[in-house]
Amino acid sequence: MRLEILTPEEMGSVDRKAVDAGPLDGYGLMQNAGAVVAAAILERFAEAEGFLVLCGPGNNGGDGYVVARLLVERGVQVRLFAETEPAAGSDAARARRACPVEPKSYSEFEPVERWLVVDALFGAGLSKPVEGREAAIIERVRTSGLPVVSIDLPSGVSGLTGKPLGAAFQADLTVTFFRKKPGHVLVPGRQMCGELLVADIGIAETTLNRAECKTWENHPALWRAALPEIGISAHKYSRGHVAVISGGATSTGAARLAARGAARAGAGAVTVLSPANALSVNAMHLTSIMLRRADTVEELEAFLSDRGPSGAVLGPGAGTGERTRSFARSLLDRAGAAGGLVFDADAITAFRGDPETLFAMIKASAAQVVLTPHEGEFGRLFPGLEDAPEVSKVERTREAAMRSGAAIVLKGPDTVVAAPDGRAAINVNATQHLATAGSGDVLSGIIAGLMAQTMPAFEAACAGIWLHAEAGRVFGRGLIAEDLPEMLPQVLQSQFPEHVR
Ligand SMILES: NC(=O)C1=CN([C@@H]2O[C@H](COP(=O)(O)OP(=O)(O)OC[C@H]3O[C@@H](n4cnc5c(N)ncnc54)[C@H](O)[C@@H]3O)[C@@H](O)[C@H]2O)[C@@H](O)CC1
Ligand SMILES: [K+]
Repeated sequence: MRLEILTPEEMGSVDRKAVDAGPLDGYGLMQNAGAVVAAAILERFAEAEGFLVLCGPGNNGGDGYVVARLLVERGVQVRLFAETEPAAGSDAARARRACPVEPKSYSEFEPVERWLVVDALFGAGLSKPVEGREAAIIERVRTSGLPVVSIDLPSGVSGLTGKPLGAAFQADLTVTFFRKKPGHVLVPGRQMCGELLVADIGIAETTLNRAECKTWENHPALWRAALPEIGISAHKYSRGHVAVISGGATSTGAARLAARGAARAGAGAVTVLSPANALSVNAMHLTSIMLRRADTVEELEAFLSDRGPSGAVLGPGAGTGERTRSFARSLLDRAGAAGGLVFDADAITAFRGDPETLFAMIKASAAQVVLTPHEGEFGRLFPGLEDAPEVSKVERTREAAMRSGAAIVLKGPDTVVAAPDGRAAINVNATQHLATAGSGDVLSGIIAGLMAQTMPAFEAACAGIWLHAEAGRVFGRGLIAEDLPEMLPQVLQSQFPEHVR
């Protein structure tokens, strides 16, 4: 599977390498790009009665001239609109000369019913906000309701961030080349692409140095090999033991959701560590999951020494006070080399005043740590990395992972996972039904459950996000957090048929 995601800059260097290696030059690649776009248009929009092609000044416009020529050669009606001539000597200028349709100016653009708009204004070279005459034409297309096919990216959408830079097209189909760019998978860019087609234009696979790729679309192919397998001689503790720290009597549900997530993700044993005042509440709701009292660090450490869990979840419903901070210190200090820790929710907020202390402890710890913030929690822990119009969620998450020493799961419709070594994955199978109370608690349990079975942090986080989203997607409407762990067996069994060693 082609899961690598390339920034526009990385794609530019692949293009250059492809041209250097031959046999195709830039103009040859442009011919192929135009050809795959024209073919996709004719296949999907066979009923369109004509085509309005909008060409910008760069190579994206060049692709547009090729498409216009190929459509004319098919005998269909084409009108072409361009404002600026491509730079002399460029591939786009050559494509413009070869195109038999004389361009009209943008001001002459008129929507025509049952026609289709081909958007070749800007692609990878978008460098400033789309304003003025280009913004006006985008607005005219929007109000016309005509279908739009965008070449490479919907013009106005940043290929790097997925955010609109000024006005931007909402496409019905986007055809990009060789690999996806972050702007195709991060929101809102993902939705603005409509259907996305990644087309081959004759760039050899060897042009891409796979070892240098650090960003992927999150998919089982990325981590399937690291998924825990259950040996025939397995016993419950050899399958991993996860400890989940519960909050007080009125906030115990979150820990139980995490515990259930860990158990369904395959941990052989799960123990909820509960304050004394919440023991009876927890006891009433737990069956296969064990329960033990832990009000103090001493009680936690006694448990860690006695039972040596291989994973732990701290945060859901835990409170943001000293108990949570001291438990975090203790877990980081005492977890064995194979230990996997997930700090979520309150365990993140508890360190808002002093994130550097947390990061220093994480870096000094033998444990593998995953932090699972949503945007609000992320902002508390990583000042200066908050969301901003020009920055990419991938780069923010990557920077946070390097700063903290933990794998970071920055949650949202386009959850990004990043590791301190720079690897990052963007998740794309989430559903809106996951936006429900307790959903994040289950996620932290799933990730801890996988880590407790010795799955490495980055892979466990990627797998956890994907499985959690898939469970939500398969369940669909009406989902509540309790349903997520119960959907995992179906997702695991259908996606990963069991193989027993
Ligand atoms: N060999 C290659 O590099 C290939 C490139 N291809 C196409 O080339 C595109 C990239 O071409 P370019 O690098 O020329 O970039 P673009 O054509 O995307 O845009 C660059 C041009 O637009 C102008 N511009 C940028 N933002 C603007 C704004 N907001 N308002 C007004 N003008 C703006 C720039 O000054 C420049 O003239 C890709 O998206 C793809 O469609 C394909 O033909 C395949 C091969
Ligand atoms: K475009």
